[in-house]
Amino acid sequence: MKIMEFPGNLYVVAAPSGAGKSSLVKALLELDARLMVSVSHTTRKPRGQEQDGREYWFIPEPAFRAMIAHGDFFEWAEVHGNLYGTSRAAIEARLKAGEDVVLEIDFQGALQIKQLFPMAVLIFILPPSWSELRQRLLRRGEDAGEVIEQRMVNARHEVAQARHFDYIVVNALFETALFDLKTIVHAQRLKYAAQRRSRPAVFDALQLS
Ligand SMILES: Nc1nc2c(ncn2[C@@H]2O[C@H](COP(=O)(O)OP(=O)(O)O)[C@@H](O)[C@H]2O)c(=O)[nH]1
Ligand SMILES: Nc1ncnc2c1ncn2[C@@H]1O[C@H](COP(=O)(O)OP(=O)(O)O)[C@@H](O)[C@H]1O
Repeated sequence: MKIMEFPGNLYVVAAPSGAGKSSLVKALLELDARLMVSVSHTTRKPRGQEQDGREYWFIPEPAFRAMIAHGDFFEWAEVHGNLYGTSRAAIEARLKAGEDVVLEIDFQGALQIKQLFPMAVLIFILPPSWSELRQRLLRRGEDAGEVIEQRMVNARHEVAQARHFDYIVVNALFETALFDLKTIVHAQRLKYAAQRRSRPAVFDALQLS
């Protein structure tokens, strides 16, 4: 089966660090039992509450490089000085089984995925302002001061890529942004259902070809 023919939908969510991507995707998953998030591999060290296999698969750089050499990744990128990648194993089987998958990855990975899988829906989350982005990074309290400053510098470059995405969601009020995300996921499901073999049961009931 070619990747274009996978019956599951693929959603890719990117954002500058601190914009609220992880919080929004977590809330979206709680509302939508058909969505699964893909667990990426990274060479970054785990933060306080993070667990191996839950937020990420935390692996040393030589192991990550070996996976690249074996062609194990759909995409990978260096972000804020660490390596991150989406393994084929993490998403291929699910998409083939008709499950919808969300990737929480950076813009470089998102653009690689769009090349491989043009039906992927690319969503970029923007913070309402630079000062609010800094506040959120500070409030989260997980990163050292110089790490936050590096992320603020990188954020300028990252948001410039938003124009290559299919949708932009501004995360000012959390509930509004969550509603926007839900709407995008729902609308894309309805759109793709009409284009694919995995069509809603009503198509058969109405004998639509
Ligand atoms: N290309 C790519 N980027 C990823 C992947 N997993 C995570 N990222 C991105 O790496 C960046 C840093 O993530 P993380 O260290 O968790 O920090 P956070 O964004 O501040 O929570 C974010 O932009 C993530 O979306 C992946 O598998 N591939
Ligand atoms: N709409 C919002 N208003 C205020 N704070 C928010 C909002 N969305 C997320 N946050 C907070 O901002 C911080 C960064 O969010 P997080 O989801 O970790 O971002 P990301 O995954 O994009 O790095 C967290 O402390 C989170 O609770």
